[in-house]
Amino acid sequence: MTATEKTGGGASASYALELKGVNKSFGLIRANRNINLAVRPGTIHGIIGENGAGKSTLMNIVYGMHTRDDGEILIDGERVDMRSSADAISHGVGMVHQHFMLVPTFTVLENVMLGTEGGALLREGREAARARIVELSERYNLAISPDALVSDLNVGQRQRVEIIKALKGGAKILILDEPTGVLTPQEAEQLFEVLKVLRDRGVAVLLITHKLAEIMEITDAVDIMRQGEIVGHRKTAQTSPAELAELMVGREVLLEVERTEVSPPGDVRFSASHLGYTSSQGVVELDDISFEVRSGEILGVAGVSGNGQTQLMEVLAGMRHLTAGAINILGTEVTPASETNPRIIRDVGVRHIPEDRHTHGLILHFEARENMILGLQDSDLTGTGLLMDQDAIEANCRAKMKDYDVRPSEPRHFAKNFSGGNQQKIVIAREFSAHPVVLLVGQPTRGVDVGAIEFIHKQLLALRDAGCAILLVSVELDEIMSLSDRIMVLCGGKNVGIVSRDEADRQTLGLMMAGQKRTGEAA
Ligand SMILES: Nc1ncnc2c1ncn2[C@@H]1O[C@H](COP(=O)(O)OP(=O)(O)OP(=O)(O)O)[C@@H](O)[C@H]1O
Repeated sequence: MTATEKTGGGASASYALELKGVNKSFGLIRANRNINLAVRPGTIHGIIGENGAGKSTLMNIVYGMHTRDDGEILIDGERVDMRSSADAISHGVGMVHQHFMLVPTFTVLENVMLGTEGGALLREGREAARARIVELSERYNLAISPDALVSDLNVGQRQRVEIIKALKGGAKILILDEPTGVLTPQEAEQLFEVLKVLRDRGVAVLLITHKLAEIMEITDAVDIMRQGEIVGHRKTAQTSPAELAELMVGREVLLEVERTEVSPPGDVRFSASHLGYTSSQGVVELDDISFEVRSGEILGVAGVSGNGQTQLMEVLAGMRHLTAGAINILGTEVTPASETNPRIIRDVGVRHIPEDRHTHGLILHFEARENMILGLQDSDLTGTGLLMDQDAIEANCRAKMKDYDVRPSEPRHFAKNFSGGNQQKIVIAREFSAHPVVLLVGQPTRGVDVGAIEFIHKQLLALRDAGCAILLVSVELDEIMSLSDRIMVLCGGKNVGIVSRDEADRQTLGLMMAGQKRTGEAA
């Protein structure tokens, strides 16, 4: 294959990036197999695939963070050898990772200069670096000031600082790994506007995402990965979400699960009455929140992220102490005077899928089988003798990995070495199968592929049908709307109102998320 080919209009168009026969294994796991990929300049190119398909590994190879076992990488038709991210940057490749790498107490300028000690930016001095930031910000409509303190920026703005960092060396290829997972829908739209400007200025943008709607909205072409291989390539205009989902997972996928109407929900399993939480810095983060959740119902919590959802989940889970009002969980009353902790809350039958799986859901340097019993060490999962039964712990993990399709099915693999979606499946498997009476669920499908989303949604509805009382926090409005029986909207730490499933449409919820109360609403 030549690096240059004729376009339909007769003009010559080379590929910004080509991969030929790239392979990568981690021990026995073949993460990338014989990958051939070609990306044109001035296009947005999607990479999709089920969890563990090898997307991040492949992009990390292009960015020099992993070394390929064999195969070729060509940039603008030239063979290059990527041995480090410094190599990649020097060849015009930039990458924005899922987890930002910014120092919050530094300004944008200081963050952008960080890591270039001894490099061109420092020699040019602060003023040259400042001018570069202003130039990039203007050229790509990033609207970022070099003197802003990073801690004052919202998540979308912080991501744009990462984009500036990636572009500062003159990147012609920009890789973004699940960039919208942490963004609000509004911030995601702003990011897409930036990506379109980058495309129009000739940058080749590679976008890893699980959200098929994003692929349809923003990309020009898409490659589909499954089990380490590229199993399809499509021009976006010539495909559909259903076809992409099927190519990814190898079977037809229900993009919205069917939900049965259950008889009226049962007894109240947990409730909050005038609940308030003020942080140690004196910031009121939850204010006068009242609601109840019954057996057999899902109460969805909608809101632009950062409006108290995290604090609410953590107060209910016993991770933070409420400072006003009361909670009643399965008859256990929690007030500001109570000595609560997560152990007490778990012991009454509450299970919790935390929003941040890395910080609160897993111990990354523990093995999968150890993570699969976290919080359940005293249960019969660890055997009945005086000492923990290692065979029982391994068998428990193996069984849950099978039920929840965790890949690879290796109980002794460290949690940190699973792909993001498979890490999430470990947390879900542990908590869902621990017979929850009450379930607190935060962002259950963040970073999870469409097949697994279908599975998780079905499981959530099955638990609800079996009588579990579920509180579901998600930034995905579609997820909230398709699963919840009632929806509570939070804005500025306040309960703006609770609407039934039938009353909930995007417009009503959108207005409520902006703080508009519904008339005559009794929360
Ligand atoms: N450092 C590592 N050591 C061992 N195995 C690894 C390592 N990094 C990735 N893997 C394995 O390689 C495979 C591909 O992982 P990768 O993170 O590339 O998948 P992905 O497609 O990005 O998944 P997700 O959508 O869940 O993020 C997985 O089986 C994963 O467990």
